[in-house]
Order: sequence, then structure tokens, then C-alpha cells
Amino acid sequence: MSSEAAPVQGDTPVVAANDHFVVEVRGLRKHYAGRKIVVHALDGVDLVVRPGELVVLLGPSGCGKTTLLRCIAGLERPPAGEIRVAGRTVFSARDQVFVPPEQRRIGMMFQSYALWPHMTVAENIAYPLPSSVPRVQREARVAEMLERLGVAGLGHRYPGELSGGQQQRVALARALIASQSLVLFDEPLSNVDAKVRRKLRAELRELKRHNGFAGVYVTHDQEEAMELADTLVVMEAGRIVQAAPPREVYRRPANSYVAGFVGEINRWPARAGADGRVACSLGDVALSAPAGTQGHIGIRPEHVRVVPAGRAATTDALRVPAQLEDSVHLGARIEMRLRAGAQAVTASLPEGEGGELEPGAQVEMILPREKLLWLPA
Ligand SMILES: Nc1ncnc2c1ncn2[C@@H]1O[C@H](COP(=O)(O)OP(=O)(O)OP(=O)(O)O)[C@@H](O)[C@H]1O
Repeated sequence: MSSEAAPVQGDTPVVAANDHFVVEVRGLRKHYAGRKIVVHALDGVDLVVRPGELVVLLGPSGCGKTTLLRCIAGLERPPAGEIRVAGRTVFSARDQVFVPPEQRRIGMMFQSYALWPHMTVAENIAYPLPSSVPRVQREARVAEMLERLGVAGLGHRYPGELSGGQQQRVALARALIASQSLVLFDEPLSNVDAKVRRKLRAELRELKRHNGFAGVYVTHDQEEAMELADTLVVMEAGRIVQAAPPREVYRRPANSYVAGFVGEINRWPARAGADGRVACSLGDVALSAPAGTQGHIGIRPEHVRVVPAGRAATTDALRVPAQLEDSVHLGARIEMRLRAGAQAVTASLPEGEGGELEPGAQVEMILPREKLLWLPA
């Protein structure tokens, strides 16, 4: 999904049918009926992925990320919607089309599809190839993949004899041998520790840059999502709430939920009056919104400045009296916890700023007006 298809303020994207998409999902629904309740795992999802684009699905546990991935893979048969892969309809509820997973030509790098420990690297990579592929061709394809992913010469080894990064390359080679253009990733790095995960993420980005495949990547790790995504898709309760490049999602979250899920944010309940001007306890925030709507005014911690009470300020900003409750030095930044009436506020200041302020100090928070965000409920 590209930024062009990004929905505005909570809408799901509406895009025209297009053969150039690697993946095109329309109106997808999937529910699970329990004994007492029905869970709407996917509640009308539209999604597109363009060639070479990595779309990351982010959202809390149970929001439908894995279900969406499984539907694209062909591991679920939804009751409504349509899925096209490289222009070919692989699923249509209306036309009763269902192409089985092994015929969808999609690579998968799922946590549950770990490398087979009893097979050599070459055997692992060759595994998804149909048995009808002659041996000579098989070996040539495997050699090409080993070369392409920078693990040539390791074909005879067993997975246990490889480093984490090499194993990742082999897993990706196995995914790419099934499909040169589309790989689905389901939390592939969730079993490794934080430090190794960071290294593997950087490596995955590098591999993608060189190999140019498109992918759909499921994670609930926000940092991972921000780092890997060309397009970040934030999901909530079976729906796509926002789809845009990560920086755009961070700077202009579609609503209060996205703002709180992607990064940290300070929020004040707010409401737009009949004239559309937003009012909240901060005073006149000079923002407008659809008349009568509810939401929040938000500001990211790094945009809050903190000065001793009474110090003159020249910027066009709101000045809010507060008490400094605590400050923590985090190397390059100082994180301050403040209280303004009943409202707790977090400020993240560059090191060297506000260092003279002690816990308990009366201060003023400076909130630049251009950094205030209107966040619909
Ligand atoms: N086989 C199933 N039977 C019943 N309910 C299911 C089944 N699979 C998923 N669900 C439910 O559907 C919803 C979406 O599940 P899904 O696994 O897609 O979420 P997720 O966003 O991937 O979560 P997580 O991050 O925890 O993996 C959840 O409420 C889940 O409990």
C-alpha cells in the first residue's frame, strides 16, 4: 500500500483495480464463531502492495494482523472479499475462486516455518520447489539463491552451524525461491533477543534493498515496524485505521488511538464547538475540526519545552504552569514527568536543556501551537 492510498482520518483506502499491484485485497471479512460470541477478525479490509514495497501490519494482539496474512497466503478461506496476487485473482468469495496456498507463488517467512534442522542449507532452500523440477534445475536455482543472498558456499552446512544472520538469509532464500516478488513475514524475529533482533532488522533492510522483493510483514513491535516499513498499516479490531509511510503516521496520526499506539503522546480531552473551533482545558488552541466532534489535543513529548516559571518566551506557544515531578537522564535526552492540574505530561528534552530544574520545581511547559495535533476520538 502506498502513501497515495493512505486513508484520511480513519477511512480505509479506496483504490481502483490495478494489475501492477503485487497484492490487492478488497472488502475482506473473516469472523470466528465461538460458542457465545462472534469475533470479527477482519471487518472489511482493503490493502494494496506495490512492487518492491514492504507493508508492515502493526496493531495490538488480536487486531487481525495474522488473519490478514493467512488470508493472503491462502491458509484461510474468508466469507467475503477478493484477493489478487500479481494481477491474478487467488480468492473471490463472489466468484467462488480459491487458489490453494502452494499455487499462489508466495514466499513465506513465518516463525512456525523455521529451517529444518536435519536438512542441509541447500535442501532447506530447495524445499518449496515442486518435485517436478529436474535435479539440475533445482541445483541451479538453489545456487542462484545462495549467491544472491550472500551465503554462497554454505549449501552443505546444517542450520545449527550458521549464525543468526546466516540463518535469516537462508530462510529468506527459501521464501524467495517460491516467489521472486512477494514474501509474507509473520513476526519472523520474535524469538530472538533484542540486540540480535536489531542486527537482523538492519540486515533484512539491506537484503530487501538488494533483492527488491515486496512483502507484507506482521509485527506488534513498534520500533521494528517503524524501521522496516515503507508503508505502515495500523490496525484496530479487524480494520485498517491508517496506512501511510511511518514518518507520516507519527507526524499526523489519523486519530487518538494511532497517536497513542505509534510513539508516545500527551493528550487532553477536547471537543469542537458548533463553529468548529476546538476547545480544551489548555485554552484557545487555534485548531478546527468538524463541528460537534470529540477527540483530544495531543503533543509529542519531544515538542514540549520546559522552563522555570515566569521566564519570558517569544515563541507562538501555549504556556501551561506545571510542577516537575521527576526527571531521568537517558544519555542524549532528558525525560521529564510533569503534572499540570490533574494531567500528567511527559517531556523529552535534548541533553543540556532544563538540567538546572529539580523535582518539585514550579515550571512552565511551552507547547508550540504548530506542534499541537487534533486527534479525533
Ligand atoms: N482459529 C481461530 N479460532 C477462533 N478465533 C480466532 C482464530 N484465529 C484468530 N482468532 C481470533 O481472531 C482475532 C484476530 O486474531 P489474529 O491472530 O489475526 O490477531 P493478531 O493481530 O495477529 O494478534 P497477535 O499479535 O496476538 O498475533 C483474535 O480475536 C483471535 O482471538
